[in-house]
Amino acid sequence: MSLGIPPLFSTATKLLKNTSFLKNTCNNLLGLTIKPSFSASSFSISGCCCNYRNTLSSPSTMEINKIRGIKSDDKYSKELDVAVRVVQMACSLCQRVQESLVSKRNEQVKSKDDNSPVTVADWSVQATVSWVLCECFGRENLSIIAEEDVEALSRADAVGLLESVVKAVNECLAEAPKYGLKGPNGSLVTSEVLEAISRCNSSGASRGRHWVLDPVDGTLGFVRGDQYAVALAMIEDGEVVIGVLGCPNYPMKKEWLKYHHRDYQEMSKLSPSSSESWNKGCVMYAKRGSGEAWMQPLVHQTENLVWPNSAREIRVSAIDDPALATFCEPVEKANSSHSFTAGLAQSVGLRTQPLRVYSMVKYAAIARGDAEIFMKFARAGYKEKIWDHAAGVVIIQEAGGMVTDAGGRPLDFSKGIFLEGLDRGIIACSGSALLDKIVRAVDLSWDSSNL
Ligand SMILES: Nc1ncnc2c1ncn2[C@@H]1O[C@H](COP(=O)(O)OS(=O)(=O)O)[C@@H](OP(=O)(O)O)[C@H]1O
Ligand SMILES: [Mg+2]
Ligand SMILES: [Mg+2]
Ligand SMILES: [Mg+2]
Repeated sequence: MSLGIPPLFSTATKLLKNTSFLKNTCNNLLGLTIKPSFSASSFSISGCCCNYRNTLSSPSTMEINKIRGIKSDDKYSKELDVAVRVVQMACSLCQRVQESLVSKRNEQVKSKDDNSPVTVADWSVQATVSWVLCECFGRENLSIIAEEDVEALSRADAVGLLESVVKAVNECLAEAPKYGLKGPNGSLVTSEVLEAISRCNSSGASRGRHWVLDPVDGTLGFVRGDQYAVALAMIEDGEVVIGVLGCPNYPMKKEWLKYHHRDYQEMSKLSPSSSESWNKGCVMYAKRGSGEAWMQPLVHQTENLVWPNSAREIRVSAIDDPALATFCEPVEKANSSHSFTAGLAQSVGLRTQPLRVYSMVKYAAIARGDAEIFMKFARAGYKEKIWDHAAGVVIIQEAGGMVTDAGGRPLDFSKGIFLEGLDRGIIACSGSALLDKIVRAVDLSWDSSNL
């Protein structure tokens, strides 16, 4: 299908560009593979390590951006562009590590002080993202808040583990040019990798710019060969302004979700035309205030890369009847009370079984319309960390959904590492009707809960 835009149509669409009717009409007319706003092909950035290629700078691409009211110098475009590219790289790293973990079940999984797991992938992604952000935005004043530190990695008994991390980081950074980013001139040495990890030790602040990274969210899912996410966000003056979620095992199409990602034979029946059309994972992203959220397939290292590859807009579900809605929650009872949410589900009239999924893939499922509700009620005393939520929140909001605490108030990302002042739990919904019902139901049942 040609993407050329007749001039009259173009003028009319500019006048009406903010109406959702028009947006949908344009999307339908143009097909679903419209490039995202920050498309690197239509501009170049000076003073940045990004090595943008002019692979798709056809007039129609520019025209599409104009129709959608997007200027190539939009605020945060460069940050979002780099973030999507580095998350793509990180997903590829994770896939390599997960395959080796699942096949060998080796000793490269460690337990942290709170008994939660950490792997080669967690440290390696953190080092890689940190290195790329430093190269692209300069290390002066660069604030990164991330989950991992180097303590366990620097112990005498962790020499083998550290070697694996250094190797994974260098393999990943060597791929940077394939993602339009500049890699290091030579391999990073161990001290540089450790430095890149430990540089992400900012504790944030209510003012200024802070990158927020969960290198592997849902590490338990990751080590079990299941769902996990790479989550990168940027906060400015206490607000999440960009969010990127890499979901390497979350297929582009909902109907593929029911097949476990290792059921390759089953998947190929659905997608007979090969790996090119079969997309096992995806990356979702959004920019605050754009009113849009996007999804693109994972780029695999073996593919012939044409960047930026196709992306399509995602929206939350239109379902507002609880009887038809699906809710998702953490897999582990220890992370969220299943009995409390079961009571809530019953009282608001949810009928389907909960979709229990590891990681921020739950946020991705809401943003993409695969489910309508996400609830998390951690045990009393547990303080939610911003890296477990920041990227998912902005993606859901820009896709048309809502995320609040159980009192119906927005989450506060301005107080450093923790979501301070969080009222009881977190609720994300595709719309206000469902959210209001759940908030009311929490109030009614809270006092009789054990939380
Ligand atoms: N006790 C407790 N209560 C609540 N939350 C906790 C708790 N312990 C850990 N965490 C954080 O939960 C993150 C994983 O959340 P999930 O939704 O993936 O949970 S689950 O594995 O599906 O049960 C997990 O993120 P990762 O460590 O990145 O995997 C933790 O930050
Ligand atoms: Mg963890
Ligand atoms: Mg996490
Ligand atoms: Mg993590």
